[in-house]
Amino acid sequence: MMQAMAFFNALEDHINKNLAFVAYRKPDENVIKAFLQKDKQSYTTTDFSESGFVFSDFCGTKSLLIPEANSEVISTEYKSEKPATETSEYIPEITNTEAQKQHEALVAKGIAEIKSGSMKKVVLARKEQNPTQLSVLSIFKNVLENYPKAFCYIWSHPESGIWIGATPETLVKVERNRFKTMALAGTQAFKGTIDEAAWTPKEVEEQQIVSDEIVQKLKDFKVAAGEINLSDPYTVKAGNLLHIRTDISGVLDNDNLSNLLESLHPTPAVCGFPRENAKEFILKNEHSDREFYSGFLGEINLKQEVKRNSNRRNQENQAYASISKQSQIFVNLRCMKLTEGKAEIFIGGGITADSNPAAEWEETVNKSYTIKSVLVN
Ligand SMILES: C=C(O[C@@H]1C=C(C(=O)O)C=C[C@H]1O)C(=O)O
Repeated sequence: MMQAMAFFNALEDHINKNLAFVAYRKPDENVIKAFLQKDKQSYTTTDFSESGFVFSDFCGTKSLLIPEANSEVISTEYKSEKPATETSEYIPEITNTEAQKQHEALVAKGIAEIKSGSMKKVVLARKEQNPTQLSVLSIFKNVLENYPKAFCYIWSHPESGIWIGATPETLVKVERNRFKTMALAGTQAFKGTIDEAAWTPKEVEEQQIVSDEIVQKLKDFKVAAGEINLSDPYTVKAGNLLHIRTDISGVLDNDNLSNLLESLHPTPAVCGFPRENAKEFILKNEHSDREFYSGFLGEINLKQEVKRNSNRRNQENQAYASISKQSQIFVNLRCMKLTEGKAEIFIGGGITADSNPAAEWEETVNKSYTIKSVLVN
């Protein structure tokens, strides 16, 4: 473990040398870890068999990789520098800009397509440009500060540019032969209560589509060996937003990570249902290229020491510690791409037959707040 100052200096040095790196902190953890690539080569993966950190686009055409074997791996303990700034206040921004008209027209087109019967749900996104005076590392520090429960990251690579995000959504976690995933959908602004939050039938249906389809895809691809376990849907908080979540887990039939990712990505939480029709609609009608937004990112095939018993009094149990491979991959949401003085924020929301274009616009505005707050101070 390094001192925080040395850790951030090492990231700065990599930015200046235009060398690829990723730094991240997992949900509810206090260690920030980084893979600093040592050479200028651009690595990609097609079969997800390497060990390292992967960064994949929405389309599934590019999976950049920072291989563990070609990196220096460093970590530091995160210590908060200021009191938590997460606010529960939300002030809706009802404006009538071109962006709003454009997004509402896109949503209306999506609703019409759904009503014509070719799909049940489609997730439609937009991009927003925001100026920022902060350095990328200051923005990353703000993200770490504001989102202790999210997967917070900064990814810098000559082929993708710099991306920063704080995502609430796990695509999949694999440990030995067990996997865990989640169905996350439905959005409302947090107004002080989590447990008593009420959901409309539209939001419940939207999330149910995600949950059903994840289970179906796991079965279609025959990646689950037996029964797939589902929790009851429950409300979770992410920044100033609430979502509905179902936890899904099971045992894998084999250790083919590529197959598992193909079965899951893109889920109807970021694409729609049926997948192919929704994807086609998105690629044809959205006004900007999603690039790596709503793609996925995370550790693949990292060796992990598994302790059978963490009871310190039971020292002899340490002898049973064993090594296993672990992958932990997140959906790239609540993220931005950074270029000189400018942050491009990507935000989307799920559309069903019952959606209302104005309410969908407002939902993207709510989501933009969760990430925009890190661009100042
Ligand atoms: C697409 C996004 O979020 C996804 C869509 C949600 C929704 O439609 O309500 C909720 C959570 C995420 O699964 C985004 O944040 O851009």
